[in-house]
Amino acid sequence: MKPSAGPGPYRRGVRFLRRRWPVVLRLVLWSVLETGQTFLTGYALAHALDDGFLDGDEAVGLGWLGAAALGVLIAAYGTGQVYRAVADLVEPMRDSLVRQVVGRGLREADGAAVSRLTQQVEIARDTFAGLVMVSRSFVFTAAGALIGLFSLDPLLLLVVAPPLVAGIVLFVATLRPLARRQEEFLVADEELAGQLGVVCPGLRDVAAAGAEQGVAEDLDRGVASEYAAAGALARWGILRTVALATGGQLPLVLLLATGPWLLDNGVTPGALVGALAYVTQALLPALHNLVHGLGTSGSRLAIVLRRLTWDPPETAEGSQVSQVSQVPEASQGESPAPALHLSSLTFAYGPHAEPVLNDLGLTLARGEHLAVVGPSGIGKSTMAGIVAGLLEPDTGDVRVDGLPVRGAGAVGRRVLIPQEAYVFTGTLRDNLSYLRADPVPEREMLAAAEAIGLAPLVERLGGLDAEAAPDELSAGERQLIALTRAYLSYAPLAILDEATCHLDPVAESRAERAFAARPGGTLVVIAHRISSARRADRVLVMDGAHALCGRHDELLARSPLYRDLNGAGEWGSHPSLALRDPYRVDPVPRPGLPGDRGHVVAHRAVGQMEAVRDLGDRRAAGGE
Ligand SMILES: Nc1ncnc2c1ncn2[C@@H]1O[C@H](COP(=O)(O)OP(=O)(O)OP(=O)(O)O)[C@@H](O)[C@H]1O
Repeated sequence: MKPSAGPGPYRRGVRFLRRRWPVVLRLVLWSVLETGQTFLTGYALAHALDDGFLDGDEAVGLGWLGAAALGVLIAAYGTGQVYRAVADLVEPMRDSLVRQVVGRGLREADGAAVSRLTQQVEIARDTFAGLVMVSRSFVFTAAGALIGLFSLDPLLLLVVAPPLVAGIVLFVATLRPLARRQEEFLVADEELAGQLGVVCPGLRDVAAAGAEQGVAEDLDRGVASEYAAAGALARWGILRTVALATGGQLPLVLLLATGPWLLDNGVTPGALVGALAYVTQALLPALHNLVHGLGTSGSRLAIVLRRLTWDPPETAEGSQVSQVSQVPEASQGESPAPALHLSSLTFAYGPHAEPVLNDLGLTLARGEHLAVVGPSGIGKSTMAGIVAGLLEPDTGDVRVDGLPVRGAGAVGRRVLIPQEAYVFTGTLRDNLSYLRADPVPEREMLAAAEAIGLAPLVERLGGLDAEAAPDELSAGERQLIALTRAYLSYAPLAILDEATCHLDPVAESRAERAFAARPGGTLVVIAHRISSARRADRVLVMDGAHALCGRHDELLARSPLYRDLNGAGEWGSHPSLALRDPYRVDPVPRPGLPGDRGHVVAHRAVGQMEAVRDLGDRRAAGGE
């Protein structure tokens, strides 16, 4: 987010106050009463003692105390007027901020942003009012106390003023660095809250996709940076406590320590008690309020004002003021960015591990259908995890609709359906609408079920409001539910990571074709059967030494592995091989790896066993 070219909040604030000088003057005049009351706090007490109680004249003593009490009453009236003046100062500021915010919201047609920003305006208004009260109170209280000390005896001022000034100087010196630390802390806090806002509602999916570790690592990073920011803030906060102790408590200690010397030098006992009253009743609380009020609220106000008065970012990416819309824009209209762009992706499962992906580049247009094929263990699921943003590549970039896949902008733009379909105990309706924040019309749900091939199960269970008990469903039925749920989501990019492996070839074909036909929908299928590849617009053949991307017939001509796989019908296990840019055919020498043909043959056996097991599953469930 970039600031607009206008002046910063401090300069705007000064300009704002200058334009409202009559109100400021009224505020000052009413605040003078506060000075008078503070002055009387010590002065009346000193004279009540010296001229009254210590002199044996209780009436005079009580008279001075009465004068002090009267001062309190008058000051209370003044405080009431001060609040009015503060309101006259603060409300125009609020109105002006609301005008800006609503104007911006109307320009961007973002109602949510208006609501959020007007809440921030309220925070700004309250904080500003608090700041005016606290700083004004400190100035007039300190003036009253210092004048009072001087009137009682200049020696008292000599003891109190130096530590007070030192404390104020130290406090002022901490203002800027502390404001910076506070802003860093707030940013870290917001980033963590943003991460949690994305992760928490999606916990079921995180568990379903087995992405707990990656998500936890991400959150750990967010927690660590907030922890570091909080530590830095706390360290600077110590200086603030030192400032308070120097300016507020040290004068008290000095008054007590120098008490005998002061009395020997002509300070009366009443004046000493009056000075103690000034320090404990006036200066210390006023300084305390200033340090805590101006210190914390001042930085908060500066941050809120900066945000409120900044112009919104030019691009959708990284926007802090507008939330990601529920229906990603890309699904609603044309965007020049490709649906998926991978550039120079490299990924290894550890610093010393062989890379699973190596310099992979690929671009998918909107609506394109890609099948990813290759032997087991070659990195297909790893690639799916990276494309879905669950894994972070060591180098390279993944963009969905032109947005970084792990950024907030890409949330809701892709959906990953893993092999282990996740179905939770609840109604079918709950399960199917899980990825939609808006209510899904029944007709749409039934149409999706029909398209994917879930309709017979819906019927058998007794409709959308029937309970889906995960352990009473076959693996294939669970996959159909997960597929229909993803189909109903607004995500334009669907990634099927062997998500149809428990379906028979006909059911698999139906589900894949339904996804491929979604308007504006882009499909990446980690293929379980070669028939998936035949249906795709393009096929990425991952085999480490020769990774190729092309149309089915092109690959048949160019890739021996692809020809073998076409003969096999199922995949099997394969040693880990590096993946290269699919548009280049650069061999990556890997000593000691078995030849491609050997393991492809081994795969056929494993694949056949899996097919038999699937059939058993379906028969047991009575599905076929
Ligand atoms: N969490 C992990 N930690 C370490 N290594 C991993 C991890 N997950 C996968 N691997 C390794 O990375 C390589 C690629 O695994 P991946 O699951 O991406 O392959 P695949 O092509 O999808 O295999 P399959 O077809 O059997 O699902 C394999 O060698 C695997 O052992």
